[in-house]
Amino acid sequence: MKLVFHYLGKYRVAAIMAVFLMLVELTVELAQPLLISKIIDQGIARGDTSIVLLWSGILVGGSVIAFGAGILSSFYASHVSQSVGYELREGLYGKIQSFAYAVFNRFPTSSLITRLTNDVTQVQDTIFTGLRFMLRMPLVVVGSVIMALLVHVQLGFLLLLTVPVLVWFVIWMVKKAALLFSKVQQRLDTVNGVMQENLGGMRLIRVFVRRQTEGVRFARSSGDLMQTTTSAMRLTEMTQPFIVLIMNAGIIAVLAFGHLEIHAGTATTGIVVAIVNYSLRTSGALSTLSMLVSAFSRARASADRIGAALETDSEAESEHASRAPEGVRAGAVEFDRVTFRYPNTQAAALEDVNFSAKPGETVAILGATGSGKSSLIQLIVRLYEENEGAVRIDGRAAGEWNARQLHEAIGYVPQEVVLFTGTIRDNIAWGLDDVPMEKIEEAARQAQIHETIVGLPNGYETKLGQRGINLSGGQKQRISIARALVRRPAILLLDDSTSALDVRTEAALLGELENMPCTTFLVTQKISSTLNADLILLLDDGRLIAQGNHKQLMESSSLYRRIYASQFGEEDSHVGSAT
Ligand SMILES: Nc1ncnc2c1ncn2[C@@H]1O[C@H](COP(=O)(O)OP(=O)(O)OP(=O)(O)O)[C@@H](O)[C@H]1O
Repeated sequence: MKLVFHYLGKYRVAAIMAVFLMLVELTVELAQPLLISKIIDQGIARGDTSIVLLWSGILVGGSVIAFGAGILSSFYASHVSQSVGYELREGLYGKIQSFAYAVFNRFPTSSLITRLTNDVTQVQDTIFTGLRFMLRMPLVVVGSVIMALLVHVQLGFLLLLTVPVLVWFVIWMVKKAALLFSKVQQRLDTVNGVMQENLGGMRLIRVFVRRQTEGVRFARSSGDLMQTTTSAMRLTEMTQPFIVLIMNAGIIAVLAFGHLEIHAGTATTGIVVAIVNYSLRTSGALSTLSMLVSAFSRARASADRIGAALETDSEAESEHASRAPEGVRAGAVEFDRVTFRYPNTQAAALEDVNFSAKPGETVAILGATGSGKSSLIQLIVRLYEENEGAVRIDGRAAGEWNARQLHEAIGYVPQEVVLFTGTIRDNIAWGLDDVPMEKIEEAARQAQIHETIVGLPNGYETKLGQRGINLSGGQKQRISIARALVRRPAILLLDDSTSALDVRTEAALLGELENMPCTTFLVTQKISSTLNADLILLLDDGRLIAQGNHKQLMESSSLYRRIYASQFGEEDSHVGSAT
């Protein structure tokens, strides 16, 4: 909540205006029953038309003022709420962008989307209703009771008696509803998660004939959401009839006692009507208040969730981060007894890994699935940090480089290709300003995709769908490689990025890479891609069990020989010493 007030503070003038204008509206509202009682007692009862006209004129004038004040107050309140919503979304988005990569293990994407959309909207809407009604409703209750007591002490006292019962009930209900609504929010997260997985994996769902199963999974999570929401809504909807019931009992008491008072000559019809009017306003205000308070507790849960994301540490820049203007140049990479565990896991993904790659070398990383190949790459690009040992780049601990310099020097092609909505040209030049067309074409040529691109009707201006669905897997991989190459990186990291390429295209690409001055790390399952590498790292279950060039590994590693034999056939095992 502190957070919401912090953002609200920026719009305090508009917020104060909204509240002030609401108070004008409230004053007129509280005066209305009194004016009506005057019209009845001094005008209608005495047959005095001029009094009726006078008070009616005042009533109408007041209503017009209240109307104008109400509209202006809404205008200010919506300005404040929309602006705070906008700032919260911006702040949250910026924060998520700055998260250390490991944090994404803690916040699933679906939950971040719920925070950015639903939670922010919840807070935003509640700020609006808060400014318009939150202060107004308790004031209507207190003001009505005071006015009723002023109009007639004994009859006003009856109204005073009913209020604590109703307030107690509202508090009880709101507490219960708050619990239920926080469950609603969790269920919404689950629905969003299932939906996201389903939409992302639509093709797989069809091919694996999982439509029905996934449909059931979605229906289940959606049903859970419906049930929890229904329980919460039932509870809140019970409130209004209950308040009306108690208030009706109060009004009957007012009418019964009012009747006696009128007979005794200590009250008038107008007074009784005014008290009934104040009672109706009180019950109306209390039932609105109960809805507002439960909306508040929902918004509070949302604000807490937004706050939790906003308070998460951003990617820390090491204190020793380099201020050197030249940045990473040569591209030497050294792992010195590196051990790494993913957050919240016990087993090490990499254990005691030691190797050194000289500038310009090609390093092939080979190993079974789950052996730690991607983990090693992610340590170089600093998506994660090692737990023990040191990763050194150009002789300096990786944490000592400033993140921007490091990322400018690294071309990273992740295992899962990500293309953005936009043209092919935008996708290759992504993240760089004003890249000349020749450079884009050169990178595309090196990535073996230029010919394909110019063959498309719109060439480099071809628009890609949300995830580049109009290209083949291998074409997407090559565009993603061109994106890394156009940056002329000192270190190039290809995480299984040639898996969808045919042998000829892959060989041509590897040939291009050999001529480049960068240090290249190539994660691969194919031994054919390792033959010309300067250094091959053979990983097995997180351990670096062998390293050297092809010839050396053929001599020193039985696992390497076995992999070689399985891919090339036993009889060829003497072939291919390309070093
Ligand atoms: N985000 C993560 N959180 C926890 N554990 C992870 C995470 N990512 C990978 N792991 C685990 O770390 C180990 C190494 O995974 P890694 O992705 O580095 O293997 P890999 O050799 O690249 O596999 P593949 O060839 O299948 O991509 C595996 O046991 C994997 O389960």
